[in-house]
Amino acid sequence: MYTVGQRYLSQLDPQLGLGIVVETQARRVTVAFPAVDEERTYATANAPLSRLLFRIGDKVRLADNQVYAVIKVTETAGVAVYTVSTTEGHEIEVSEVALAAELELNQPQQRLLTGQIDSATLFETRYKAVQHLHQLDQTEVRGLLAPRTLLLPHQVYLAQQVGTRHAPRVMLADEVGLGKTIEAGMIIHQQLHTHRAKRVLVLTPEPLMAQWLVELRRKFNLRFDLLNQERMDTDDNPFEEAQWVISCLDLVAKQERLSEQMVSEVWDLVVIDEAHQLEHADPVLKQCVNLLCARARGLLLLTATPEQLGQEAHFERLHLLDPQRFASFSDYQTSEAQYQRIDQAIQSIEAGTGADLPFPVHGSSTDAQVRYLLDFYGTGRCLYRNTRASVAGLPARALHPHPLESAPNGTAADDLMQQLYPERYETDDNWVQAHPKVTWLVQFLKANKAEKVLVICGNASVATALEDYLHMRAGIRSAAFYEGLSLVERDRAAAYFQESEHGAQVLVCSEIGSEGRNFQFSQHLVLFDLPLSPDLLEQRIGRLDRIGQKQTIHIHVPFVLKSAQERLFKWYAQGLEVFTEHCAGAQRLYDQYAEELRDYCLEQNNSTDFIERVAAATSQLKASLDAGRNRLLERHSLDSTKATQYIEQIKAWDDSTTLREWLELASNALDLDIDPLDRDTWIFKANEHTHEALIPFFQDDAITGTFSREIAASREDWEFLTWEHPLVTETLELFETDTLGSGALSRLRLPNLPEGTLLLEAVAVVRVLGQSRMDLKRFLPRTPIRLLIDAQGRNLADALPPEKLHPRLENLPAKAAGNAIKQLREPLLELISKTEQHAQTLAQTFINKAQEAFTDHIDAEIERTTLLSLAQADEHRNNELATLKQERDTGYAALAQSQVSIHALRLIATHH
Ligand SMILES: Nc1ncnc2c1ncn2[C@@H]1O[C@H](COP(=O)(O)OP(=O)(O)OP(=O)(O)O)[C@@H](O)[C@H]1O
Repeated sequence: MYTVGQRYLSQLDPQLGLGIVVETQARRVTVAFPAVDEERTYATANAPLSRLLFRIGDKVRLADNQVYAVIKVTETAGVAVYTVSTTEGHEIEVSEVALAAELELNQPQQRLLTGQIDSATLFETRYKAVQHLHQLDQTEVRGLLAPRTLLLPHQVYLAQQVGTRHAPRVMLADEVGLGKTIEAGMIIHQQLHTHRAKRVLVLTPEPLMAQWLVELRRKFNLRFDLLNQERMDTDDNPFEEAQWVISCLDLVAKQERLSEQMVSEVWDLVVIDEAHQLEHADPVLKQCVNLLCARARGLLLLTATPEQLGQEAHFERLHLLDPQRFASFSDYQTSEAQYQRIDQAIQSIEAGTGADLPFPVHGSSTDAQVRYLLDFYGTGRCLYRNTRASVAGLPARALHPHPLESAPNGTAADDLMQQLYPERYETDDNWVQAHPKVTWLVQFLKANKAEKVLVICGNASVATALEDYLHMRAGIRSAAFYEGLSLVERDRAAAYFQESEHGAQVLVCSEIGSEGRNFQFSQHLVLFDLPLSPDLLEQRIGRLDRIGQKQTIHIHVPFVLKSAQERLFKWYAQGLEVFTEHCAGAQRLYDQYAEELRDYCLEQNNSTDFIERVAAATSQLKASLDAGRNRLLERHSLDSTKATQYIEQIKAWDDSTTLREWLELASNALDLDIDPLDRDTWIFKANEHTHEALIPFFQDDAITGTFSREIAASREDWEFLTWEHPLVTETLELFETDTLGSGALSRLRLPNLPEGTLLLEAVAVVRVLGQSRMDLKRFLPRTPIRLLIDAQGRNLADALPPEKLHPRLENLPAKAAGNAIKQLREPLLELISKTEQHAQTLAQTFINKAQEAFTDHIDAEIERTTLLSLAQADEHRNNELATLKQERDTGYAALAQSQVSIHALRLIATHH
């Protein structure tokens, strides 16, 4: 019986919105659809209309857009009256006439009841999607699947440890060339992927901005915004809207307005590359960095040479990370002095001879005790430093000294800089003409035409004069790379050098070429001069000696015989032995011997055994570092067992065929065309039916993607298809946000049940809401609960699992389905309410378990911090404790508020 004022939906055309009966005649009914301003008249006998009735607990939206919860349903002359409660807590009565016409029916219950039926396949795809999300939510390696990187243990371990933290504040100090940029990228990717971070600011030296942009794009599929000089000049506030930004501190610091704008934004994660350079910054810039670091939630400081500018400078960087913990330099030094004792303690615990420890050790197992000690160690969780020694697969280094004869020059005998770098003091470029090093270099290049050679000299004017000569006079294909060039010119020079066939044979760099750049396609490094700082020397060698270098690298050092240059070479080659092997403590030795070294180079002391003494000190320092600090840092920086486990997990995700299966299913459901190139590489294309949410991925027509990590590494123009690729996550999440497949109706031949028996198959999902930064999904992943409820309220899900049930189900034509639903309304309502009760009960078990796991986890953290605060009587630990306890409450409460909702419903009617 249709009555004027009742609300109906068109089963065939839900886009019409919510209709209202405006006229009834003997056999006809007229319905107005205000949302589209249309009226339609139907024959009452078979009108494809479904009545929309709400139930207690449903939310209704009125024409004035207010949304209320229904607390009572009554009826006046065939028209429903809803009693709703307002936000102020008043109860008001509203007639269904007042409901909004633009009604979105998102709940599967409503969709099914109003006859909006999807196919069986869509229903099953929807179920699959949430099963996959369930697996993905709980993996330990979340955010580490998509990066297009080789799986190197030291990187994977570090990234997993840091990337899963809430607002990590860490110094990444792996030795040169071990992949700090990659590690930072992995951490950024994890933080974004798990919604721990939304806004990220990367600050790099200007010359490295473009390289970061490209690495983040190619390896991590992250499109950062490059705030270069031009953007800074043209945008009123370039920082305001941008979510993911690469910028440069020196550029920002040039204008007060910019530093203020940058600092006043809220950043979830700030990354500062080549952080040791902060030491040279002027006070204004330092002030800006201090403010920025204090306000940023997470902070990553990257430096290969943390102590290049001394211990105190290193301490200052640590202070930026954690001002409370690293409050005083003298305390820091005291704790540094403990390393050897702690290392010994760890060794004796591991050897099972745990007696005579110099301090109390907590923890119930060997592992726990070792972890406690590693924590105890001053820089514990906020410093990671992997050494070349602990990373497999790096190239060997070969040293080639090139002693040269030279006429004595008349430079001031007591000026070390003039002795070492006479070219820098020349007033014009004529020195190149008859310079022994230049002559040697030209010969060397001509004799090794097939080799790419990187030449580094400490100074831009020397570099340009030298390159000019090579290029113009000696006819050698060359490029220069120095601070006077614009960024584009620098990139062009680097690209010209990299080009294999017609590229430059030689790239001549000033010192700026020695940091951060990737030149591992070359195997020859010429050190035209030697810097005084060992760390700077290591940075130079690191251009070639880095991950990805497959062959021995050759380090060429030309120097003038019997000069300060030769003596400096000896200091490096025989004293510190840094050319062929990295020496971790070299910078400290330099700090210690700087005076004597100067005198030695200038032949101003009579010490004949200087180099021998330095060599002895070097081996002693190496031994003591090995025994103390470095070994602790190394152990903390890499746990090989865990690294292997993480890598195994990532590989398992890489290798599983489920991604291919999912993509086939999803493409089917969302109308995407797949054209497999081969087993590992597929081409995706959109067509006119493709789901609109996927269209933005197809701006460039088709997408070619490979499932193979190996192929992806060499084909950066192809997408790397993983469970975390945006196209894949979009297909999964679409089933979370869209109603696709949420309601279905099927028939099942089951002769031993009375004809017309009804079963309701349901997928309910438990979800934790809010607190996304805490990433509570680790404890409560989106959890699908499958139910199969019969009229008696029994759950037959286990008796009839999907693999048994689904193949036997038959689809119903849409029209028949609509009619059937109308007739089955009452029993369906019954089934739905029983299903909801079951889902509630089952969900509670998952929620309880999640709360337990969460409390276990955070209690362990609290215990650990308590022990440390007792041991260290450390004020700062108390703050950390308070925060943890607060997190415990917030997290627990958020988990308690988790909700279960019906995600998909299928009504199944049996027949004989
Ligand atoms: N896991 C990886 N897979 C593929 N390439 C990698 C990986 N790790 C590092 N690389 C490559 O190795 C080189 C060194 O990495 P990166 O630039 O991150 O090192 P770094 O430690 O920052 O060096 P530096 O100390 O010179 O700044 C780069 O070319 C990088 O692309």
